[in-house]
Amino acid sequence: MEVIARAPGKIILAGEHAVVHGCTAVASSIDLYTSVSIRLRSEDEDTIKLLLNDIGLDFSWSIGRIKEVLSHFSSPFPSTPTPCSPETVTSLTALVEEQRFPESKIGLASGVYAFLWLYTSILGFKPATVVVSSELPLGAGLGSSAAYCVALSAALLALSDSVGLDKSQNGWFTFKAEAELVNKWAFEGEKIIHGRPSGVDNSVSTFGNVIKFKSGVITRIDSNMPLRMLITNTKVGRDTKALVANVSARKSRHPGTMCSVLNAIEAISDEWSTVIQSHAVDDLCLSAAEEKLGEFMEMNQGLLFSIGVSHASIETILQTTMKYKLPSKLTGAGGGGCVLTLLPTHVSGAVINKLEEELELLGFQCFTAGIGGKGVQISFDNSS
Ligand SMILES: Nc1ncnc2c1ncn2[C@@H]1O[C@H](COP(=O)(O)OP(=O)(O)O)[C@@H](O)[C@H]1O
Ligand SMILES: C[C@@](O)(CCOP(=O)(O)O)CC(=O)O
Ligand SMILES: [Mg+2]
Repeated sequence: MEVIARAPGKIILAGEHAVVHGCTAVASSIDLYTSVSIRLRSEDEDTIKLLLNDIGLDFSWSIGRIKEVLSHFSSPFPSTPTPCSPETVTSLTALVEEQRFPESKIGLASGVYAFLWLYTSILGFKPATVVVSSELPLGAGLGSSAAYCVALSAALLALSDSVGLDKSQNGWFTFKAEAELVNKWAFEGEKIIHGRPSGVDNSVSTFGNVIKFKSGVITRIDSNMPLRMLITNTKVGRDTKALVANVSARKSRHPGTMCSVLNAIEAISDEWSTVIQSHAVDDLCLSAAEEKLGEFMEMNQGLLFSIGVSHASIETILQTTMKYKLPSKLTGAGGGGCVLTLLPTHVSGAVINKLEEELELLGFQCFTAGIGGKGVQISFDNSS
């Protein structure tokens, strides 16, 4: 039997970085998914295989070798999400290095450590083949790391027999109360990849919808406001862990100033959630609400610039969308990655096409995505 989990990526509408320091963020799931399939193998096959399709890397560890390295593990502990200690990360580094991890892809190694930690903690040493593939660009601010950890945790927990699943829709099941368990394990994985995650990305990937998030508290935002965003990928690679660490370093150097900026970002997140919740469906009201959101995006972007997470490529996109009077902000950690542009309902398809064409001529990649769908889901393939 094969278990497949799919978890959505996300956009942060307001509050990235500030959320790491205890301020509010508003985020939404998007309908681009990371999928993890796990097929258990017979005990005599004696290996755990990991196929990372998006980065073209395959790994195969003998169970004996994993047991040797993680010798302190006696049995899995699926119902107790536990952090991976720095000593264990060091042991996991050895397991990855001996598979000749290419130097050019070394920045991706933390995802493999997260895999090994989640797998052995939740399932123990059962032989299996695990395949990961994603519709999300990796390392671009759309939460690929969280979707990866959520899908992995969900598939592993579904196999660990410690969860209940709710009825299926088109063959997909959702978690019952154990969605919280999936979320907590995914957070432990995110810690290995991000260093100091806020938890917003794994929460929105687990639970879906539009959420407000502050210090681990998740509030679902029910909104009937139609939200359209153009997502433009700068294609400039960056690493969330390094950007988050840079912001913390700036905060240590200038605590007073940085606290003021982070509080200003929080005020924007709070206003965002008020506007999208209180919106009533008549046209005048909708364009007034869209105008407010546009201004919040411009202010949020200015503040993100001031904490050092913009990038020349992001600024080029902002200048281009400004010519069309369309407000934009970076989303996720910044430093490259993706930019959101609000597409108010009155803007015509012809204008959007022209903007996309201009951005693509500059070498960027534009796309749209459905906003606010379901969180993580599970399906089963009994064909083999
Ligand atoms: N599909 C995937 N396959 C392998 N590793 C992945 C995948 N998705 C995410 N990762 C891991 O997450 C890291 C990117 O996370 P991050 O820098 O937080 O960017 P983002 O979450 O915005 O995409 C990658 O370097 C890799 O370690
Ligand atoms: C910068 C931050 O707020 C969001 C990071 O998102 P992403 O990994 O760039 O998709 C960090 C966090 O909330 O953990
Ligand atoms: Mg991430």
